[in-house]
Amino acid sequence: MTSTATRVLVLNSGSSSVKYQLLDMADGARLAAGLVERIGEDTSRLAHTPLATGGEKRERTGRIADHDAALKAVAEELAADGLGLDSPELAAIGHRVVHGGSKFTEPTLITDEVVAEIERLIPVAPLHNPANITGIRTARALRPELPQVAVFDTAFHTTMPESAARYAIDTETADAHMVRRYGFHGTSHAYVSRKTAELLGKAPEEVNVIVLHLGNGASASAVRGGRCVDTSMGLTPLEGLVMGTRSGDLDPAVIFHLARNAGMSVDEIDSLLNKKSGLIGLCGDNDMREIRRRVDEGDERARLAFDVYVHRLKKYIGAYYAVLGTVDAVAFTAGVGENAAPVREAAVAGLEALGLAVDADLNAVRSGDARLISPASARVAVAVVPTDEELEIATQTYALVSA
Ligand SMILES: Nc1ncnc2c1ncn2[C@@H]1O[C@H](COP(=O)(O)OP(=O)(O)O)[C@@H](O)[C@H]1O
Ligand SMILES: CC(=O)OP(=O)(O)O
Ligand SMILES: [Mg+2]
Repeated sequence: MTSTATRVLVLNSGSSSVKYQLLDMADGARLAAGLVERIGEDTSRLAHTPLATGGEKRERTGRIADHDAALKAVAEELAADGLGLDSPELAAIGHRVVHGGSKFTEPTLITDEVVAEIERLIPVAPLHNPANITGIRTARALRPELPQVAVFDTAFHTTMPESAARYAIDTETADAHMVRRYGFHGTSHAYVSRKTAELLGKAPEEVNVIVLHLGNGASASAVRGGRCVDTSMGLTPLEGLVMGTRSGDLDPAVIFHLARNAGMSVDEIDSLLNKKSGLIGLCGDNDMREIRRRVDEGDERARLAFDVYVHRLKKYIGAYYAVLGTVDAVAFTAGVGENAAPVREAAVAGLEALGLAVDADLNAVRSGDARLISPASARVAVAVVPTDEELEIATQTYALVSA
């Protein structure tokens, strides 16, 4: 690698979308960012923002058949700005990989063996890993000699003790089928817990933090001295908090009941719990903005959806408080956590005995900066800490290839 190669392209390939950012790690500048959505449909859309040139956002609409075509379109958009994948300034490509199982505890340079291992994990991540693998294959085909790095959602959680990671089921069955808690959104939990320590003026080793990542997918984690000790997502990103379209926790017997008595197949139940549950299942909307608008108009179903969402969140705050023993901060992050003041207020309401409170004026502030929203007198800090998974992936990727 030459000393001029300081740029990292970050690819986050989802089941029907690809999000990307090009960053220059010499100064942290964001040179380009974009999104391809509805891949495989007739209404695919690519939106590309050439941040380096300050140019207008460009859009392409119309069918983009698959992830391979999507990445090629992204490469063309970057090339049009003089930032193509053939640029000598590109140091590496960093890929978000959702499931790294127990094997991948750190960012990993991608080889054929690594791709095979990520493929082996498809049974425990059927919605996510196939898209990640396609992203990796296409990017490697476009720039075969360029270092490419996999950054795993699960990696930050591999420090969990066995008591938190084990499900209480037959050990042989669990081990034979890789059944255990892995946890996801790890780059966000790592980044946000570190930034929260910074906000408190402390080193990560000195603080215990509960991180609440509330996006479309949502997860909580308990972080002791910079290391994850528990997290709410499990074998897959279905467990834990109520999400936009996912149920989160429920009695596993709900599945047997629906299979035996509602005549539903396993695939139908999978789709019900992952795509038609959570907020959308409860009230028909998964966007918290729309739900709050309906609540303010007196809509009962939206109110109940909001209350179920907040109740679950509060239970996890209490649970992780108990797991940690002492808590220095509770940090809200991702789309809902960063923007929905009513969610933050309701989640912490009534927890004064735990030293938790939100100051109404501070909570109402809208800002892109990390900030405290608890009163100065509070024993436990409550914070809003914007996440930046792309920056974290780029940082970890660059650290590996420039070492
Ligand atoms: N101003 C806002 N008020 C309330 N919720 C918001 C606001 N802006 C975004 N959100 C919520 O954030 C969610 C998306 O979060 P995000 O972290 O971008 O998700 P993901 O990366 O998982 O797709 C949206 O579904 C929406 O409910
Ligand atoms: C793992 C996961 O839930 O990811 P996302 O929030 O991007 O759906
Ligand atoms: Mg996100």
